[in-house]
Amino acid sequence: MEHPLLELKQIECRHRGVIAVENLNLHVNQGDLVCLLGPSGCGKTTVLRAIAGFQPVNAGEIRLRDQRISYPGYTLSPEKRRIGMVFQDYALFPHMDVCGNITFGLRHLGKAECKRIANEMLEIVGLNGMGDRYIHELSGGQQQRVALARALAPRPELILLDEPFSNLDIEMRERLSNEVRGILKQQGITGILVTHDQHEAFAMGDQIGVMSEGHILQRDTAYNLYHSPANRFVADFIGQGVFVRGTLLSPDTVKTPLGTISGDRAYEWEPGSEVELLLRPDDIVYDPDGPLQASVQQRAFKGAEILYTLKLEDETEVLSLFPSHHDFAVGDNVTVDLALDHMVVFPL
Ligand SMILES: Nc1ncnc2c1ncn2[C@@H]1O[C@H](COP(=O)(O)OP(=O)(O)OP(=O)(O)O)[C@@H](O)[C@H]1O
Repeated sequence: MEHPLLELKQIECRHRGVIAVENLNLHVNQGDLVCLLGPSGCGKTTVLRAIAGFQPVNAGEIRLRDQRISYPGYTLSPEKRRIGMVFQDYALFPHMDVCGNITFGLRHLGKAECKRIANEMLEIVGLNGMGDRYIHELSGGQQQRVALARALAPRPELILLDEPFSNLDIEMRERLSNEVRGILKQQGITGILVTHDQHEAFAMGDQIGVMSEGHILQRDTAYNLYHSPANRFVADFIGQGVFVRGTLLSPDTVKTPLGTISGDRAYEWEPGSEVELLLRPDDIVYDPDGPLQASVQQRAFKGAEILYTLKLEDETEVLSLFPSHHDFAVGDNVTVDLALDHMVVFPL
């Protein structure tokens, strides 16, 4: 089996005695991009700071390659870890030009070598010819590229990105996260990204660890987190959807107000158990001959699609994505059908 580049084994971190991260395991293989995604305060930054060496661990250990870099009572200093960091606020020096910023940590290599490395990094991040600009002469997206170039310049084994795009507008955020993913993949650099924005996590991560209250609840691909959430928190946090109540008739069949639904999974609870069924907006489709009558309660235009909140005849509210040319107003009656790929059910 491949040996992970980075391994966190049952780490615990405290701030002033209060536990922020508990019993957390994470392994990251060479070349992987892993995202930690979770609501504010769940401990994402604390994990990243522990990996970087700014935060000690109170229990467990962190290994980078075969070296133990953190364990209780020992924290290898950040500059000895060969780990690069990119922060939300860029943390660039305003009194230095772009080249100076990129090679700040490499000045011992001499002027000519610094210039060569800076030019190489500028090429990688797509800022050719901007080496002598000052930071205030760059856009937010360009500044974040400089921050990335600075983190890449010492050729780290691992790069940590803490909400790196959150100061940028949505369009730029999406573009840059795709670009940064491309750069890291092309350079074969392993990365860990922390974010509370699932779209950023979806765009960047090969795998995403969903965190809550100091724990990783599920680590999986974006597809599996959306379609096979392991628990109610992940189901709620990832994507949109509603839960409707139902009764389990057999391991793969649930009776709901929308009808009796059979799926591709077996659940082990007793027949007759009360359950909740997850319905994503893409599970309910527009169908002029569909069996379910609904009235439009709300609509949100998304461009190619419209997200409708629909009330079914029995008062159950569901969300549904219609292609944009099916344009209905609040109060209109529509007919829909179920198109469930995966039946996701939780106990009540
Ligand atoms: N220096 C500190 N002193 C005391 N408590 C702290 C400190 N830093 C973080 N905490 C607490 O630890 C918990 C985890 O914080 P952390 O910053 O890791 O969360 P986060 O998921 O990164 O949140 P955000 O997305 O808001 O940055 C929070 O309850 C926070 O209040």
